[in-house]
Amino acid sequence: MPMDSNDKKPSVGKSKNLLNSIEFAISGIKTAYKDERNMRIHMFCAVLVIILGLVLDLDRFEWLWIGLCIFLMLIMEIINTIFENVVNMVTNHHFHPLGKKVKDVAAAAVLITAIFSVFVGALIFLPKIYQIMIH
Ligand SMILES: Nc1ncnc2c1ncn2[C@@H]1O[C@H](COP(=O)(O)OP(=O)(O)OP(=O)(O)O)[C@@H](O)[C@H]1O
Repeated sequence: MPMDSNDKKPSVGKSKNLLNSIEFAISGIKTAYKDERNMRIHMFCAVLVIILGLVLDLDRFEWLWIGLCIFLMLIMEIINTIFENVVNMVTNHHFHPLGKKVKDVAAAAVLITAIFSVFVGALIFLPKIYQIMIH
């Protein structure tokens, strides 16, 4: 195990207050954006979908579905990133069958969410685009 309790690393404790916790959470969002290419792709797609939604004038119910998909995608990518990093930390980048299992299953959660999001997006956007094209 790479985690040696005797090595000279800074010790960590509990965050002192709510503001500290929010600060760490924002730092986590920045890290996910900076380090994860897929996270940047998801955020870029989310911006495109929001622009398309504004152009096609979605109603409240449609925005709820689109919002759900955007947040599910971002949350799944964050959870996937957590598992990737934990596996890398525990295995120190060496092959381990359980490491493979954890990473593959975490990636499956992202893929399933992406399929669901594409399905919802198609259901909402395609009829509107079709209407514009035939008029
Ligand atoms: N320590 C490990 N032990 C066993 N298999 C691993 C290990 N690390 C990675 N793998 C295998 O390689 C695949 C790719 O790993 P990687 O860490 O690049 O994740 P990724 O899904 O490609 O990352 P990202 O989502 O950032 O593109 C994993 O899905 C897994 O099958």
